[in-house]
Amino acid sequence: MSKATNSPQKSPARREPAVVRADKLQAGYGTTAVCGVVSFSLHGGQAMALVGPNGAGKSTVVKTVVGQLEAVSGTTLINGAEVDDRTLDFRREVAVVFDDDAFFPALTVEEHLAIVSAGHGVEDVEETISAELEFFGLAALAKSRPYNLSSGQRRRMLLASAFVRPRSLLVLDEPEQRLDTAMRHRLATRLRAEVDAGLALLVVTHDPDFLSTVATKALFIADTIHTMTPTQAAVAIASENPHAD
Ligand SMILES: Nc1ncnc2c1ncn2[C@@H]1O[C@H](COP(=O)(O)OP(=O)(O)OP(=O)(O)O)[C@@H](O)[C@H]1O
Repeated sequence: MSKATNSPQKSPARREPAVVRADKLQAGYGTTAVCGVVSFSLHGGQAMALVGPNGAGKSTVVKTVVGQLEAVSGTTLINGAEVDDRTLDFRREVAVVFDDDAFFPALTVEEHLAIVSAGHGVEDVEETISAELEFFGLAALAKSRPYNLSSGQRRRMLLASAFVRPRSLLVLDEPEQRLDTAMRHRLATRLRAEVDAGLALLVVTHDPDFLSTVATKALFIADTIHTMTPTQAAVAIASENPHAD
């Protein structure tokens, strides 16, 4: 079996199945919908931002798209197949960062990254980890355990875990949370470069600058779903909390 690299895979031609195709997807809990019905397709080389106010249903939608929540109704296909996050294909292709508490307290930062990287068959685990520790500003903290990190440093570790493994679809829920401005900017620039190289990115964000750098299209999530350009979406979220700090 050939070993994987940790780079995003080449963009599929547009005639190939979309990386994500959501068809009349109703996200919610049990039989209760949280927002309007969502339909979209996302190809390699595209980044879709989901925007909208707190509680609108963005996280619920992305969790439903990747099969962590059952849909109230409708379907999602990833790379043409029904979503099943237990399959090897799904786990090989789809990298997800949602949960701030998704770490093992006893393992160091570099051990976390090594498990993820080796578990996905990456050939040059040490080199890959070292590059990501550097990128995320964690090199000096490689031997630290999660509870000895700041919340922003833990966030960096979780984000780094998505970059030490192969991925053709990356799903991030508010990746900007707790990152300082410089790290947000570095991450946004890198994500956009990976999208331009063929990655499909689905990202929930409240940060207009992050969105403007990263997104190629956007959905405004509310009781009714609106398709937006990145510029329209950035304006919409910039006015979400006009009195916030
Ligand atoms: N486990 C759950 N069971 C039932 N309802 C839930 C659950 N989790 C969230 N909700 C509700 O679903 C709605 C949508 O929540 P969701 O987290 O998807 O919103 P969001 O748009 O991501 O918000 P935010 O911007 O604050 O992160 C909210 O009204 C929330 O209270």
